[in-house]
Amino acid sequence: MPRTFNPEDTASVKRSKVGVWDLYEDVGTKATKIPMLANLETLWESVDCLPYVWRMIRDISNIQGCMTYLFVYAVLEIGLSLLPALGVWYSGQLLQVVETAVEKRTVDKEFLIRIAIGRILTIFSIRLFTYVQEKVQIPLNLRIKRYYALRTFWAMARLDMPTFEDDVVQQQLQQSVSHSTRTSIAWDVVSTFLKIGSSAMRLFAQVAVLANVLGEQRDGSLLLLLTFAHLFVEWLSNYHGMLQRSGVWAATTENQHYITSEGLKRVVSSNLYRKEIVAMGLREHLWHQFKKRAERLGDKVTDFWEEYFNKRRQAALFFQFLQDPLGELPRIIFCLRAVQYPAAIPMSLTSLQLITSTVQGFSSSLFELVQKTSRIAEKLQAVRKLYDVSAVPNKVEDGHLPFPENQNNLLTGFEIEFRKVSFGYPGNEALALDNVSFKLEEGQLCVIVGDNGSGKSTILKLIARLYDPLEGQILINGMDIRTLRLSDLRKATSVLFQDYSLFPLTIGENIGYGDPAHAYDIDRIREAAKLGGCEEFIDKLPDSFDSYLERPVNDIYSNLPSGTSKLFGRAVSHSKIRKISGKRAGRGLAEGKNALSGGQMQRVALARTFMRSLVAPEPAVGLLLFDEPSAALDPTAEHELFERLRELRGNKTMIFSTHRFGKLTRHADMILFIHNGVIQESGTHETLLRKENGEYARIWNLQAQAYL
Ligand SMILES: Nc1ncnc2c1ncn2[C@@H]1O[C@H](COP(=O)(O)OP(=O)(O)OP(=O)(O)O)[C@@H](O)[C@H]1O
Repeated sequence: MPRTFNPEDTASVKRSKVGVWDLYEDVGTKATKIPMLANLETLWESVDCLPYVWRMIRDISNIQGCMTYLFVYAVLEIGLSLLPALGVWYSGQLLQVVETAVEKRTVDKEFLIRIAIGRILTIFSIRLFTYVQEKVQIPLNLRIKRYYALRTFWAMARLDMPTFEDDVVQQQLQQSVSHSTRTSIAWDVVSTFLKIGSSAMRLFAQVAVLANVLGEQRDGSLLLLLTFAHLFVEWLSNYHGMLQRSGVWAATTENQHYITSEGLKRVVSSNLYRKEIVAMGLREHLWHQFKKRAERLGDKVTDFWEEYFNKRRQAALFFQFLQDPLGELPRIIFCLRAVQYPAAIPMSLTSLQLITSTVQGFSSSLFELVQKTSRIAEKLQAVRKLYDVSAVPNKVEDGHLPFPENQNNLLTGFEIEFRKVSFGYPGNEALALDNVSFKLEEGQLCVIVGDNGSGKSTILKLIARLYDPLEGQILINGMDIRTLRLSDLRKATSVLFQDYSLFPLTIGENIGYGDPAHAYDIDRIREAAKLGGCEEFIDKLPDSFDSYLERPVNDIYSNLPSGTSKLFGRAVSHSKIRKISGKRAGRGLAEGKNALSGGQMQRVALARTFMRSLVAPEPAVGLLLFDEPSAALDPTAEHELFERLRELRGNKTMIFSTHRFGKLTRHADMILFIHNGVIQESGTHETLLRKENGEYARIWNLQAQAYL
């Protein structure tokens, strides 16, 4: 049984304050604070990630050309880890030459030249290896990145609604995507492991050679020890692991002043709220509110990590007290020894020189090693997440029966039946549909009416099988919807959601994606646009069907301080660059600045559904679902739309959800009147109007009166 973190359990969870935050730490899972040991603990926990690493290595080696590149990269890394030690060995040899020269007053010139050449070659080789390694790394990184980008794309694309909306899955998705666009998690892990191996090897080889060379020297060991002590303190002052919070913990805040001030900050900084700020005359009010909150918060730390960084800075300063004197010690000892043994000065001088130059060099290797090792567990977990995310099972399980069994059904429409269906959205305890039953015959036109939040859209979402009912059964042509092959069901259905979204792609693609098999067939796209009533205004756009609603890629401008309008006397403006790229951008939909009006966007969305349902020459769709398709349309457009739909639908089954009575309900074979997730009345317009005390009749009369 995995241990659950329960902040209310005061026996195992410690509560403390960090600024405005309440921190809850699970005492039982707290790792030791001893440096490295804590890492070992988490490393041990991550051992079960190793099969994933093995799988990753296999996958990478299967990418075309990667095996060779990886081999070359690894060989160079090994070379780079050993060459510095060779450098130390040559330095040691030089030291011996100096020693002999001091003692015997002779120099073996040939030996000296050989050593000098060796030393130079070593330095040159290090540069050369690094250069080649960088070259090899470029294609290697690119190929690995591409492979995993494809994998992750599919891992995300394949998820259904309830799975994608799940918080745990969302978190998994975020963690499986590299935060850097320049590298991938996989390459990061592989290169980290290689670097850890090579750093360890480099340090080991250097220390071994250094100890060997200095072993014979007077005070060599002492100098070595002191220099390492200096290094150790330097490492401590930079080691952040000790201060990090280990184990399981979580922080939350109830500080109303902080929460409101964060909300206010968002209000003034985002485009979304500017209309209201200006029209409601809110700026002074917002300013006073923000000021008041800031005063109430006073000196309280609001950034959770600030406390950690403060502590880190203090610890670093403390160790620096020790670090500086220790750094001087070898030189002081050398001076004292020089007084004691004047004859040995040159020798000790070279030892000192050798130690300081070498130790400085590998101090960075040591840091790299410690830093990288402390992140092994994290890297192992990252690989696991990378692979786990492609294995997340969809909550809406696929069926196995082909659909429709008889292709003629695409012409005659489907029969739809709800049998005692209840449904609640994940995370929402209230039922959106409660014991709903109804039956639609093949080819009928059904209109669902009801007030806001009554469950109209939910019925359509269940028919499209975005979610499965909690209880009851949905039958299509007499077959349980769960048994039907999902891809077939979706091909045979066309849906327009009330909260539809247009993709950040061109308008042509937005319409074309309604029928993936003909997504780039411009004749069909035009035909669909004509039916949706958007062809005319699209043609007036600068790039017609190639216009972007929202351009997914931004241009990159020269890195000048903002506001630079002149440079070396020449005017600077970037405004022409976009025209060069051809496709003109609309303004960002996401920022609430619509290049198209709400009605125009709805027409594009309608065209997208028509692409699939009405434009295809051969019947492909037997069921059309429309959720408030005319909400943003003007009365003429709405009238035309309904007329066109009635004319073109043939005998397909069609279901609408709407607030507006009359326009469609008069033609409906079946009206479902729904309230609070329960179907209260059903029948045709005439039968419902005749019903005594009927709610449908009451609202119909209310709406009719408005026009009298
Ligand atoms: N994604 C969701 N997560 C949680 N609850 C939801 C979600 N979508 C809808 N609900 C809830 O389900 C209920 C029914 O919503 P539904 O969208 O079906 O209503 P509707 O009749 O289409 O309303 P409207 O006319 O306003 O579009 C509402 O109470 C709503 O709060």
